[in-house]
Amino acid sequence: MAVYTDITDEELAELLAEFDLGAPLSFKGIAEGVENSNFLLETDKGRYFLTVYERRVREDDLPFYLGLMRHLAEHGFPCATPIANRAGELIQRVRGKPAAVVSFLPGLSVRRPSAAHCREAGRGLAWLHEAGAGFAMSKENDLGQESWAPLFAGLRPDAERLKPGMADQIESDLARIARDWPRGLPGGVIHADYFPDNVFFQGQAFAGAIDFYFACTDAYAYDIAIALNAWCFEPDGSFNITSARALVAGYEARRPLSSAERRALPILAHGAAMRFFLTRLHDWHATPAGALVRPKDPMEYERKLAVHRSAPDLVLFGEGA
Ligand SMILES: Nc1ncnc2c1ncn2[C@@H]1O[C@H](COP(=O)(O)OP(=O)(O)OP(=O)(O)O)[C@@H](O)[C@H]1O
Ligand SMILES: N[C@@H](CCO)C(=O)O
Repeated sequence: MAVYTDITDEELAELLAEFDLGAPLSFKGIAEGVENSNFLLETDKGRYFLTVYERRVREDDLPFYLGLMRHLAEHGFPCATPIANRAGELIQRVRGKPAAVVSFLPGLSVRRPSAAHCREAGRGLAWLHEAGAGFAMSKENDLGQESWAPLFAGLRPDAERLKPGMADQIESDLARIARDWPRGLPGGVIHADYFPDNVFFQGQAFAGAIDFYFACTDAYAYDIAIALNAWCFEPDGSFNITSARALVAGYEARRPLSSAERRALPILAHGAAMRFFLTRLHDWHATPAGALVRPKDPMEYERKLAVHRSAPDLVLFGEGA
C-alpha cells in the first residue's frame, strides 16, 4: 500500500484553503502504486488527486513533470492535469514534502490486456509523443542506457543472492546492449513507465495516461520497447507476438516508424528489460521486510531479459530477420 504520509483533517483544510476546489466531501488514501502517496479528494466541485512525492521523484524535477502534464492536457492529450493554487503555484508542501493536486482522470486500467487493448495502448503512446513534441523543457533520462552498468556494479551481490551465476549473465547482457545501442533515433518527451497500471481505458478505448514521474527526453522507440515488455508478455513468461504487433500497429496508425526505429526495437526491448530489472533488483533488497509497499519482482524482468537474449529477432515481427 503506497500511502507513506498521513494527512490530518487540519492539514488538509490548510492545503485546501490555498485553492478554490470547494468544500471537501471525502478524502482517502489509495493503496495502489509504489512510488508516491496518493489521495482521492472529493469536493462539492469535483474529484481530484493529491500526490505527495516520496522517494525517487526529485523536487528539482517537479517543474518538468508537472509542466509536461499541463502541456499535454493543453494539447488535447488525456492525462491528469496539475492544478495551481490561488498564488499560481503547482507545487505544494505537505508535512515538509512536495505535493501536487491534479485533476481526476476517469477510466480504468486493465490487469490482463488483450491484443485490442495493446493496439489502443500503442495508439495512446503515439498520441502522447505527438502531444509532447512542442514541450519547451527537456530532461535527461537518469535511468538511460549509460546508467545501467554503474547501477549494476553496486548490485552484483544482490543478483547472486537471487540466483547464483546471474551476475555474469547480466554483465554479458550489459556489454551486448552497450555495443548495439542505437544512437540518433527520433526522440523527444517519452513517458518511460508506460505500464498497464498507468494507462486508463473506457471500455476498450484508450482513455489516458497517468504517472509521468519517469518522463524524460529520449528515443520514442525506446518508449515503445518499454511498453512491449510491459504489455505483451503472458503470465507464463512467453512473448505474445500478436499483442506486440497490435501495439506497434496501433502506434503506427498515428506515427509510422522509420526503418531505423523498427530495426532498433529488439535491442531497445532488451535494454528496456534491463532498466526495469535493475530498479526492481535495487528495490527488492532495499525494501525492509514488513514495509507497507511490496517491491516488484525482479525475476519477472530477469525472465524477459532471457527471452530477448535468446531470441534477438523476436521483436522484429518477422521483418528484416
Ligand atoms: N489523476 C488520477 N486520476 C485517477 N486515478 C488516479 C490518478 N492518479 C493516480 N490514480 C490512481 O492511483 C493509483 C496510484 O497512482 P500512481 O500509479 O501514480 O502511483 P505511484 O505510487 O506513482 O505508482 P507506480 O507504482 O505506478 O509508480 C493508480 O493506480 C490510479 O488508480
Ligand atoms: N513500472 C515500474 C514500477 C515503478 O513505476 C515497474 O514495474 O518496475
